[in-house]
Amino acid sequence: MDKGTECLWPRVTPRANRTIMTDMLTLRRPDDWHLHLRDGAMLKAVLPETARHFSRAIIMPNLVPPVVTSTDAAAYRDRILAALPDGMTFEPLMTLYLTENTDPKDVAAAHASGLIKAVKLYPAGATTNSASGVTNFENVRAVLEKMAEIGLPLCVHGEVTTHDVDIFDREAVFIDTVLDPLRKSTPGLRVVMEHITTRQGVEYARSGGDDLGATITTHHLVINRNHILVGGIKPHYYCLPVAKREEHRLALRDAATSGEGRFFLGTDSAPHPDDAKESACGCAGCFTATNTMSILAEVFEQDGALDKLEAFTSLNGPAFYGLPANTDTITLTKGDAVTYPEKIQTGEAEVTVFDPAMPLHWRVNA
Ligand SMILES: NC(=O)N[C@@H](CC(=O)O)C(=O)O
Ligand SMILES: [Zn+2]
Ligand SMILES: [Zn+2]
Repeated sequence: MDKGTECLWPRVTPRANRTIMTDMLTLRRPDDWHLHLRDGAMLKAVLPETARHFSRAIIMPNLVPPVVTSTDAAAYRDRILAALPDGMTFEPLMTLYLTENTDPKDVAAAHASGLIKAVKLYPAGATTNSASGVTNFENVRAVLEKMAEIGLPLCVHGEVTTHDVDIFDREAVFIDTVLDPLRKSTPGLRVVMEHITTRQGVEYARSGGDDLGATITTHHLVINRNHILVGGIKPHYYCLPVAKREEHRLALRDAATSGEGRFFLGTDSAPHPDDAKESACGCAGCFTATNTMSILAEVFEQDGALDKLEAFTSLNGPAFYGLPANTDTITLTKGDAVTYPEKIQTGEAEVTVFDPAMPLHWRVNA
């Protein structure tokens, strides 16, 4: 079937005054502030896709069962490092999955030892493997207060899960009814709004101070909801939060390319076996680790903002997390269309690489 996407791409008008005329770009090595590596054969297959270009990543804890305690996180970190191919370097920045039984003392000890860099909040039922997430926020109050005290960020999947709220409104409603009250009742809590997908998400992030950041994915800069639905359902464009209307994609592009310190890259690269996505009940997640840097360079160039790419991929994230930026660099060169594998083999299954449905011209010479 024709993928039916070509006609959907908006015409690009570069902001001419900001366009750099160049065919070579050297950036501090990027980091990924929101990544799913999974476990076992999948971990082994996808880790090199990230480690090839990225130095560090915030590792999402939504395994089955989830990474809940510091013991779980230390063991998962060891499995990630063991899966790293010889000759590659990569630093996993671990997180704990917040449950209503999370022990504030365990969180504080894991932070003090340097093992974890954040705690992840999934509202129960909001997304893939979130069944152990939080239902009653009063039950996590002591953990949140401890985190505010020690300066440990809370990464938030920001969607309500109530069935009467339309799926396209779930992020905006979460901001008003959950996130804003939560921040007001926990002064000093540092929060990262993960994978924002709406104009409201951008505006709320901009309304905060140094205690509020937001990650933006690669795919939400490229697709809107038409790409998922027009001309046939495209399961590989389905993720959560689901892509919204074009006005929201444009707000995300404006935020990512602005250079503002509060916005940084979190790819949310989320591999699933093809048969789990190409199903009558396909699961949520786009796998972008392989071609993210080429896509981002194309996007930033289209917006005349190549000079802001390094801030988004390599500077703003470390600054928010209080870590040094990487000292080594990657270089991208512009040329004929870049090729990359359409699928990654995991041994047990195949994972489809996100298709930006546009030619990419920036190659990473890692
Ligand atoms: N983004 C997704 O659509 N899926 C993620 C979970 C998440 O980040 O919400 C996954 O783990 O597959
Ligand atoms: Zn999420
Ligand atoms: Zn995610």
